[in-house]
Amino acid sequence: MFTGNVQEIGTVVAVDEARIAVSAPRAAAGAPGSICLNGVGLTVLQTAYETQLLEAGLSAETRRRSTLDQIRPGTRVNVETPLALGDPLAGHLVQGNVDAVGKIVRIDDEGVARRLWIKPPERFLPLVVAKGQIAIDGVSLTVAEVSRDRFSVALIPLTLRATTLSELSVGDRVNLEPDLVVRLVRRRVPDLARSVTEAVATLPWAGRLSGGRGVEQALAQLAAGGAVMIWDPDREGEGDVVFAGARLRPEAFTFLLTQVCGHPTVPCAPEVLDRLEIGPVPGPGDRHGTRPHIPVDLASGTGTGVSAAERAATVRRLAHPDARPADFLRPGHVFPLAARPGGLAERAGHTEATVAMCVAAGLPPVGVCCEVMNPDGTMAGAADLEIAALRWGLPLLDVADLGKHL
Ligand SMILES: O=C(CO)[C@H](O)[C@H](O)COP(=O)(O)O
Repeated sequence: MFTGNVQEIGTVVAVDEARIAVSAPRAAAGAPGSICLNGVGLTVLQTAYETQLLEAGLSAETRRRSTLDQIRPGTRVNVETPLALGDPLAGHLVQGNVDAVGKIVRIDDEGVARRLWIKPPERFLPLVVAKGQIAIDGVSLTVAEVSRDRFSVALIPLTLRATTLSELSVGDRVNLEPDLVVRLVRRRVPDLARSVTEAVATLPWAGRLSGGRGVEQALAQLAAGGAVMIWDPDREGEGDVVFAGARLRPEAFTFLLTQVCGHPTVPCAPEVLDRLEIGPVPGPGDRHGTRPHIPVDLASGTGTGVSAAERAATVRRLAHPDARPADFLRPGHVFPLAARPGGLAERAGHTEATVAMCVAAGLPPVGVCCEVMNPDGTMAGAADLEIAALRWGLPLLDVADLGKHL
């Protein structure tokens, strides 16, 4: 038994069908027993204090079920010797049995920390619990977030320094072992997670939707003046609440400002902005290629243009086919964004998703999108979005699904 507390980083010096030799001074100073290399528990055949080498047995089964199938001399590995009774459980109970190999699909630098997004095989995902434990390449970590097909873990500087996880790149494979308790509970009550998922899926309009049917439901919601949540896991890692501009009510704008809490903007088809003579904001633009245009207010308004009623009226006018350039004051308080002419096929942004959904719902190509922000000021991740979608009664779709079905 191990605990996912890496004691040293070893280097593979030789490997063949049946054995692996690793240079690991600390572990090689001990007696033969067992060893955990990158999360794989192996039997130690011999240790040599003088050469600082340890040799462990390797079976075809182990190689097939873990990343040890591609291990080469020179590969650096996380090394942990087994726990003895009374040792501190510095991480969690790790058996050294790899359940699945996952793939790194995204890495976010978060100041001194780093977030890894890992896509495991589908069968493994029910064993991953947000705020539960997981061993990744033998390192005990807390699961930060779980979404439909992936999960994330946050690596603090100490973990980055003491393990090989700092060396991972997008596309690399990692050994995964779920928390022992979760594994046992899920085996005894196999239908618990499934029944919750199935119950949520029976709600016709709220929570995660997918496929052509999901997109249809979202469009119906939009056409009726309701909102849809769009999750963009791969680009911004943020989710936006979207309304159709032509159907926007003042209460909807109040909801965006007081509940959704991000920065409400107004995605428009480029020809709308050309027709209304609303030009781009000068400058190189933001780091995601969003195209902000000069903010506007309704010229016929009487207030500052900031109230929810005034901003909603400005958006509805932007969406009106009879609107003219003189209908708007520049600069104002409503922020138009230009969608790419090629739509989602050209750029999978919330801007293009909003415009594409408005058009598919049979409405003018102008909408509102606003990022979902948590009450503590951080941006909502996948797990936060799923909860918010259920609480607010909104469909939640991936931008990739829209790209496929619109
Ligand atoms: O308003 C924004 C930035 O200012 C938002 O990020 C909004 O989601 C639209 O941007 P994108 O098309 O890049 O997703």
